[in-house]
Amino acid sequence: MHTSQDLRGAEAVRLEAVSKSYGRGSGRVAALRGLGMSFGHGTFTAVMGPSGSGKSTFLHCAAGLVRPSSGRVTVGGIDLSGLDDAELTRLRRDRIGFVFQSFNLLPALTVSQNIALPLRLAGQRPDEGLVRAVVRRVGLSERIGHLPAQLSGGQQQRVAIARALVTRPTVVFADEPTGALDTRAAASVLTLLRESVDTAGRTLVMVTHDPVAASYADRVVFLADGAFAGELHRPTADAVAARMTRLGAWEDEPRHRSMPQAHGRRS
Ligand SMILES: Nc1ncnc2c1ncn2[C@@H]1O[C@H](COP(=O)(O)OP(=O)(O)OP(=O)(O)O)[C@@H](O)[C@H]1O
Repeated sequence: MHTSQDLRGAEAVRLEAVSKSYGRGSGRVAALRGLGMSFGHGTFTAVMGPSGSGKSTFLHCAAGLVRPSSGRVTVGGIDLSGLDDAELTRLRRDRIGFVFQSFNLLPALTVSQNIALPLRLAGQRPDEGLVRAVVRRVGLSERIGHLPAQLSGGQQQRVAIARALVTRPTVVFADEPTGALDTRAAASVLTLLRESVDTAGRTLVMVTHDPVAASYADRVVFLADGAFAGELHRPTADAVAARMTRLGAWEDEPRHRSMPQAHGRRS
């Protein structure tokens, strides 16, 4: 088993020999094969790999949305395999934040209501001061009463990030959070994600296809054929793109054939 260790800080998430297969018999697909990985508290990791390498399956197993066929996942030291479905749902609600490519905001709720939703679902009365502070932190104070349809894509994603952070989760999983955004909006979203790690000490795991997005992370972990295929610390977009090229990632994706430009890169 290959193990990618992040040695800074204690572990927020750990996968040990995680395998996941779909289907049966001749239709069986091994999406993850004995994956071992850990993610330290207060770190930002990007997960990359060619199409079909297992990134989504990894994210779903690590977030307790899908149960592995074998192996172990722990979040904040809690072994997910020991939890029944109700306990798993509670753990996801209390300890895990999600950010999706398509924002997934509730259209009938305002910015502040969307952000407060996880607190309400947890049975808490949202502290208005806290919600306002979170809205301010994501730069949307003037939009606090707006509906999602009245916001740009980048603004909607900032609301989704605020919603993921408001419960102070152990880890936030982001699945292609900039996939639907233009370069400028993507840069503001990535800067916000970076700040949530640097100033609020959150732990972030982000699946992305974009080497520029990955360059905002502390570390990039590569998957190939459902297994660990290397990592880069303090990645640059060019180094990430070169590694992806070696993994054959762009062969079916003409839009990725050129090397990334330096826009949006962190210094
Ligand atoms: N529900 C499913 N049933 C059967 N096979 C599946 C299912 N989900 C994923 N797979 C297969 O598992 C493998 C890994 O898929 P996964 O979606 O995790 O890869 P990925 O790296 O996220 O791909 P992409 O970058 O294209 O989104 C693929 O071969 C895929 O076809």
